Amino acid sequence: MLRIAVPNKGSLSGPAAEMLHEAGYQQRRESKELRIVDPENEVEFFYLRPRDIAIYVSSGRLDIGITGRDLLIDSGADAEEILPLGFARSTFRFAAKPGTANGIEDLKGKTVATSYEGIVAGHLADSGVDASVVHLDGAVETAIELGVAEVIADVVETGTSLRNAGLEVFGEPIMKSEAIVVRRTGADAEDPKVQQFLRRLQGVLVARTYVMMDYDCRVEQLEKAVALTPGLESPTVSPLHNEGWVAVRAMVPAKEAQRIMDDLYAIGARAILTTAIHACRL
Ligand SMILES: Nc1ncnc2c1ncn2[C@@H]1O[C@H](COP(=O)(O)OP(=O)(O)OP(=O)(O)O)[C@@H](O)[C@H]1O
Ligand SMILES: O=P(O)(O)OC[C@H]1O[C@H](OP(=O)(O)OP(=O)(O)O)[C@H](O)[C@@H]1O
Ligand SMILES: [Mg+2]
Repeated sequence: MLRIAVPNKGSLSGPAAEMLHEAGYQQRRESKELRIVDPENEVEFFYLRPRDIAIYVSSGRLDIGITGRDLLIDSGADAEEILPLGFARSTFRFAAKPGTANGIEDLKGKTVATSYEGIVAGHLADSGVDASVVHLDGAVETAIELGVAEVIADVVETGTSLRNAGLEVFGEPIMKSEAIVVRRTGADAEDPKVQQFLRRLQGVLVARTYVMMDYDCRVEQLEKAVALTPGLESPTVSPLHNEGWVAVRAMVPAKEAQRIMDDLYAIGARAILTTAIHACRL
C-alpha cells in the first residue's frame, strides 16, 4: 500500500485534497481525521503539518508527500521534488520599511525575522552576508512595527499583507514556490505504485490546463488549421459526409482557446466547439 503525506492545514491543504479527489482518491470527511485508508486504490493518506511532510518522507516511513517547495528547502530534509502541482504559488522575499535596504548587501549587521529560518540562513550564507535571523511562527509582517527585527523574509502572493503593514519588498526574489510532490532522495524512481500516482496527478493537471477542441474545415485549409491546433501528438482528422470537408479534434491550452477559435474561424473553419476534459492519462 502506497503511504502518502498530505497537508492537514493551511494554504496547501484544501487544494491538495481537491486535486487528490479529482484524481479519484478518497479523502477525509472531517478536518480532524489524521489518517485514512483508500483500499480500492491501495493508498493510505496521512494528514500532517505541511512543514513536517518532507521530514517524514525523508525518513522513508512514508513513500511520498505533498508540500511546498519553500517548506522542502527550509526543512533541509533529504527529500526531492518529483512533480510541481501548480497551486499555492508564491515568491519568498525580503521586505522592510521603505528606505531601509535596497539589496541583500544592506542586511549586514541587521536582524531578519522569518518563519523560514533554513531558507534565510542558507541564502545569507551563500551571499556572504552576516545578519542575525529571528524565528517567528507567523504574522512576521508585524515584527518590524514591534521592533523585533528591521527586515522580514516571508511568503508573498498578492503583496496585500506587506502593503497593510507599510512594508516593501527589496532585492531579488529568494525563491519561487508552489505545491510539489516529494519523495526520499534517491528513492526507486521506477516504483510502479508511485508512477501510477504521479500519472493520475499529471492527468488532473492536464485536464485543468487543456480543453478539447472540435471543428470542421475545408480540406484545402487543413494544414493551416492543424498548425493552429497541433494537439499533444497530432490532431485526429475524420472525413465528413460532405466531400471536401473534414472534422478535426485536438487538445489546446485552455488559456489560448478563444484566440485559437478566432484564428480558426478566420481561415474558414466552422462549428468550432470546446469541451472540458474531466480526466486524462497522457
Ligand atoms: N498567501 C499564500 N499564497 C500562496 N501560497 C501560500 C500563501 N501562504 C502560504 N503559502 C504557501 O503555503 C505553504 C505554507 O503552508 P503553511 O500551512 O505552513 O502556512 P500557511 O498556509 O501560511 O498556513 P498557516 O500559517 O495558517 O498555518 C508554503 O508552501 C507557502 O509558500
Ligand atoms: O501576499 P499575500 O497575498 O498577502 O500573502 C502572503 C501572506 O500569506 C501568508 O500568511 P498567512 O495568512 O498564512 O499568515 P501567517 O503569516 O501567520 O502564516 C504569508 O505568510 C504572508 O503573510
Ligand atoms: Mg502562514
